[in-house]
Amino acid sequence: MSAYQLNDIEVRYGQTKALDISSLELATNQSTALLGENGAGKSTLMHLLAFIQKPNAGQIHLQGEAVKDTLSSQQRQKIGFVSQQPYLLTGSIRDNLKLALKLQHIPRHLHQPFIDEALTIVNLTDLSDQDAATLSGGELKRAAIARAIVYQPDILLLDEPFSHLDQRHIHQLEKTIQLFAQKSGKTVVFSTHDRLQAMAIADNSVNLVSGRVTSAPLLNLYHGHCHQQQFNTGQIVVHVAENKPEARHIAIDPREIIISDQPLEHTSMLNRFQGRLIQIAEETGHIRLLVDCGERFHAIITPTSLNKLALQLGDTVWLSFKASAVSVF
Ligand SMILES: Nc1ncnc2c1ncn2[C@@H]1O[C@H](COP(=O)(O)OP(=O)(O)OP(=O)(O)O)[C@@H](O)[C@H]1O
Repeated sequence: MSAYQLNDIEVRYGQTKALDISSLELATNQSTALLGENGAGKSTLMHLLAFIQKPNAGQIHLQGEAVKDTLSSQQRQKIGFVSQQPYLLTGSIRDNLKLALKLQHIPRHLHQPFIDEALTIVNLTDLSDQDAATLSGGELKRAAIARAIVYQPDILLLDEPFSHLDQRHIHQLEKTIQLFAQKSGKTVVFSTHDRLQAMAIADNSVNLVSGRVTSAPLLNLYHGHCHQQQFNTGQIVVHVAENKPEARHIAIDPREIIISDQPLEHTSMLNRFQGRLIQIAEETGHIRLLVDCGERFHAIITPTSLNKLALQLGDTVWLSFKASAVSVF
């Protein structure tokens, strides 16, 4: 059974369509990362999953059951949600956790062990009696996570949970997410801008672009207009294989981009740009290059290719890719 099944979802704010999702399934026992640029719709989707916002159209099934208007208290107990900018009520962290347990109708004898467990997970046992109003940004975030997990929900929703955390607590939360999702019947959904972090800890990811779910990679994502198989980003013109006048985005898989130190001769690749190499980074056994050609392109090459090309930061390089390597949507 899936944790969520969304169908024909639309969310509008005035004239703006913030979400337009025909179908999305989030499986149980998985951690899913929601990825997307600022304004892509991640928080809006999180709010739908937490049932604190209703879509303008569409249907959401929670653990196989269609949710109509409001959640039953049993269903509410299944979900723990931490918003992007959480707030705690006046009183200590412990008071906040107690209140969450009361609101979720958790039997009183379980309060103490549940609170102790949640505080240990987020490493806040020593601060449990501190007034919530005096917590630092990172402590507040961790306290809010404790409040979401204290009643042991099946589903944990975390909107940008890593912001404000230092390296030690980022690492700790990454572990918490992984351990939570491994427990029987549990599900985690978290949003992040960090694609590498998502790849490292999540079982899968949902890529959002302007409110729509896409399978296109979120690297090399550009916005603009398409006219006669040419996509104009305002900075460069990219040849595409499809004529889609309504399309507003393109994305190019970084592995489809050929890097050379001279313009490639005798190639059928329609897209060729000259640029300056501005970043060289190692990524899971490969090398990721960032090249500024008016738009910034990421390209992935092997360490052997990097050595052969003897590339250095600041070098002028050529990028070539086929029109068919461009996803247009
Ligand atoms: N209450 C609102 N009224 C009007 N527009 C809104 C409202 N909430 C969100 N939006 C718009 O909807 C779109 C999606 O916003 P959302 O907050 O879901 O994006 P996001 O992916 O979470 O962004 P970020 O990474 O910046 O947090 C944006 O264009 C945003 O400006």
